[in-house]
Amino acid sequence: MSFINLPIFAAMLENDLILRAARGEKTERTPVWLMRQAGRILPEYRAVRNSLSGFKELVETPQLAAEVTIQPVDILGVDAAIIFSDILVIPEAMGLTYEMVEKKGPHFPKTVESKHDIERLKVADPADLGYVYEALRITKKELDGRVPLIGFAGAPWTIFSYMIEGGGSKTFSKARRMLYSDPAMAEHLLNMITDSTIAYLKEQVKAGADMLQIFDSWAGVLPPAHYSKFSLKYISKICDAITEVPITVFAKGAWWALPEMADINCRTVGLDWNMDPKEARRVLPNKTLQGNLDPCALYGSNEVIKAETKKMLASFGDHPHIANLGHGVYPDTDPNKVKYFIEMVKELSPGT
Ligand SMILES: Cc1c2[nH]c(c1CCC(=O)O)Cc1[nH]c(c(CCC(=O)O)c1C)Cc1[nH]c(c(CCC(=O)O)c1C)Cc1[nH]c(c(C)c1CCC(=O)O)C2
Repeated sequence: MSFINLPIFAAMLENDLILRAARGEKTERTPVWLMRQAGRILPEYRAVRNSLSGFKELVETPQLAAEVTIQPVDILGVDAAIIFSDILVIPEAMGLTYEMVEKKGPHFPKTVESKHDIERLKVADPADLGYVYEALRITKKELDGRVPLIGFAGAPWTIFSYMIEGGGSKTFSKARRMLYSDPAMAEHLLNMITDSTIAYLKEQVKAGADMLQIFDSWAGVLPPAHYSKFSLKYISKICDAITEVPITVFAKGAWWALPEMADINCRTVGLDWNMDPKEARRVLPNKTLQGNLDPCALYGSNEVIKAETKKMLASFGDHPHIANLGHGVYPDTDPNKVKYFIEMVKELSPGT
């Protein structure tokens, strides 16, 4: 037997900067990746995507999902890969099928309006999401230890919002209304999503995810008290259940919740560009921070990108930091600007 097959060697990574930063350890430079780096901006992604019937076919074809997961590592030089999938595979595995409408986004033909609708749903059987684990296994093998692999899921509140609204919304008033009109029903559904997500994330870790991120994209629509009660509580349950790998919690728009995040069992807290890194460092002394360049900075010239990246890095000081944008990279961003941002983080970060 060759020694290379021993698990300890298989687990070794050439570049583990992001994992060390997530653990709060000192790193020789700040690691960098971008939310939504897989898909969205690369012509190489469009080429794979256009050879198929649509987005869902790509998500459900592990070999191709692995290919587009690795593209940003090869092309952009990021310090981590994030598995190509979507947060909406969880509602689908619970019984609500989604469609991805070209240029419009996700649409659920059936939504949750009543107790009766919830009774027809189930806690997702992790076995129904085998295509995601297969994509993780292939990616892990093909990455061959170059960089860590990030798994992910939506936060229960964000998934709940899609299941009630049936798609994106300006106000999320249907989802928010249920928190007042039938909080017990809302809690029941949030618990089902939470249980589904815990089992799903545990399987992602078994399949090779080195770290996990929870995306609470619609955190910012809730009043603070509701955010604690109907979102953070469930995120906290997920973080308590998963002890195997470091977790990042990204709650877009919920700046008021940063102090409360100190008590959650996650290692890293993601900041959007409205959040002040100095304030976050003060209230979260024991967490690694991720973020938070305004994605629009990448529409600027290289000089602007360099100056903004420098300012952003300085605002995190010597606090453990994973550089990123404050939300996903916008679809019409020039990949060369993304590359330049990544180069600038590598060049300018002093290390912590
Ligand atoms: C809210 C949300 C969704 N999906 C996701 C979130 C949370 C992150 C965030 O707030 O941006 C998460 C997500 N979606 C996708 C990934 C892959 C990995 C990555 O690159 O980060 C991740 C991590 C692929 C995708 N998911 C989607 C695409 C584009 C679809 C296509 O190629 O046709 C990709 C690459 C589609 C999608 N999926 C969703 C929407 C609103 C859309 C429409 C348009 C868009 O946001 O790009 C739901």
